[in-house]
Amino acid sequence: MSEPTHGSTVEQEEVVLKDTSDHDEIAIETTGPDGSVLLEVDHVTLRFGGVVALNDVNFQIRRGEILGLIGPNGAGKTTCFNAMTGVYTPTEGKIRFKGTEIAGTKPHKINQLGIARTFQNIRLFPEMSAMENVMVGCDARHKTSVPGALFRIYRQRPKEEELPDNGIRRAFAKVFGISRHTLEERAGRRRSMELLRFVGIADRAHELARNLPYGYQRRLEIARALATEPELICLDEPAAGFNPAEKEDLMGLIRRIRDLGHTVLVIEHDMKLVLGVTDRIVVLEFGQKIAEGTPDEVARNPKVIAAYLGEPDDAA
Ligand SMILES: Nc1ncnc2c1ncn2[C@@H]1O[C@H](COP(=O)(O)OP(=O)(O)OP(=O)(O)O)[C@@H](O)[C@H]1O
Repeated sequence: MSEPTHGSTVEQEEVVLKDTSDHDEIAIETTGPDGSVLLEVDHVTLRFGGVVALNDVNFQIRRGEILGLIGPNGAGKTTCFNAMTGVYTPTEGKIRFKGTEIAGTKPHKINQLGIARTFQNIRLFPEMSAMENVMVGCDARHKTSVPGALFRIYRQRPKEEELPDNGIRRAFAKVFGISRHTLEERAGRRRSMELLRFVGIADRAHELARNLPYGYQRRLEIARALATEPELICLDEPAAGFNPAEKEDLMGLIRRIRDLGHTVLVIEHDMKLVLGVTDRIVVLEFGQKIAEGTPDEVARNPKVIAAYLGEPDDAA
């Protein structure tokens, strides 16, 4: 993809610093009731040559929950994310999303089905503005094909508020309609700004991603993932590099993401954050699930304590 330079494709818009909206425009519709199974990791084993990164792992993600995936370094958390998002195909076992087998499906198809992710190492389009980065996510949802967009093939009757102000263009749009591509692009722009507001970085919407402070870049990655309207969003170490105040803010943001209708899966090393924000936690160690339960249950589980603190030395 060619990377447009700053402000080349996006009109400058009024930036609203204060978040006063109720986010109706970015809430999503879910495909089932809270608590129903959204994703199933069913006896998944994944080997890299001799390394068993995941060993017969089983768990479910339920709609409307914030699920934590934790474990010591090398436990298999990222591999599990990668298997769920199409980067790796499990050696054995199945992964079902909304009841459909997705193991081995290409990442962009999985995204279209409704799973989005952020990365441990931020991956933005550095030469695009924050707004353009989010619009890329919105574009993934558009129905219009490239020829349809080029030749403005599909025209729709616009709503009153979508009509241009200019008299002649307004009259033309009333008679001939407005191309679906134009309407989708405008909606994408509105939605992108709303998402930037939602994650708290609308004040720098038109700055190049590479010039944004680290905390803004992390939030921008989340906004871009949300733009694809995923029913499941997977956050890979979202608090990495954050100070305590930023971590506190992030916990609020994760809860608000869930309140929009998304189900959230989060990998995170910071135990205070994980225990404070999740509804349930799955714990991996050496590629195996060693515990699953509420934050309280997991924090009291002797296997989990041993995994994090090391086994007590019986011989001593
Ligand atoms: N592409 C790969 N090729 C070979 N081995 C790999 C590959 N990816 C991961 N592994 C190995 O699989 C195991 C699990 O790694 P993984 O990155 O999933 O752990 P993790 O729990 O995410 O760790 P961390 O918290 O350090 O990110 C490790 O032993 C790792 O070295």
